[in-house]
Amino acid sequence: MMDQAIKSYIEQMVRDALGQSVTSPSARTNYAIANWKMNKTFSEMAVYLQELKSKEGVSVVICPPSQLLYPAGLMAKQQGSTVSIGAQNVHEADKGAYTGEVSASMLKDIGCAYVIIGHSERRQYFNENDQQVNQKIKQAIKEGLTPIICIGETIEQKNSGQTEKVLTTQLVGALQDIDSDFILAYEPVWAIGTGESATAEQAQSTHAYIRKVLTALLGGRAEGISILYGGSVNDKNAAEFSQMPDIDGVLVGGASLNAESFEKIIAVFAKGDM
Ligand SMILES: O=C(CO)COP(=O)(O)O
Repeated sequence: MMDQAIKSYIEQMVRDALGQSVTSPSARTNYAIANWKMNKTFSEMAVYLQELKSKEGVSVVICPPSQLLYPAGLMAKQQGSTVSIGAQNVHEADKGAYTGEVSASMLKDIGCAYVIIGHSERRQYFNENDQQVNQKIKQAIKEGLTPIICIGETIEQKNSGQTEKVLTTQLVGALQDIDSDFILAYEPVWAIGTGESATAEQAQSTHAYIRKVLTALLGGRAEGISILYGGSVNDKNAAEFSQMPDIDGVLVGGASLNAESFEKIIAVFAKGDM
């Protein structure tokens, strides 16, 4: 538990930061990240990677299930693709007796560059808490992986006006003693897999709030952090999100499983193509 005095101090910093305008979208990297979750076989992955064309001006990351991490990386390399590979989870320990788990150094060893940490499905089904998320981020950074840190509120939290409080708590918990770069993904739990995405305006206003919290926590470094939106993004609504100054890309579940759909989403976030 966070000390109450520290919490009040941070809350004051957030309030102070709310007065500042801090956005500078052109300086940040745009990302289109595919979270395949527990989907796709080896042959499905091979067909997909053959079909998928990446674009200049946007960093594309595919996060397949763990058995496909190595072959997907190999295949992308053989094809001369600029697509990077990311894992969907990592364990917080260096190594040891943790049956079924994978460490950050193992992910690095097989060519992963990114790792999703703190996805709401991990928090919900595997009881991951902010402290574990923080430890996983530290492990990832130690091994040179870029963490894709997920935060988001549930429908109950949203309806009871808790969104900002929940996001602030998740950010403060996740970012304790983190001084390396990361990617942040705002994924409202109520929008994941429901077909009901946040509107682009809703997402923009939450992203602007998140950036102000990041500014309070990290100072000017917050300017360079890419904040992605996730939750029922598809090839129809992606363009609206891309117009928003604080939305620097998307983390896509369902619509990323089809190479053609994901390619359309990638194109939307390619800087210079908009
Ligand atoms: O959880 C998500 C990405 O991490 C979003 O999933 P959907 O795009 O299927 O809503």
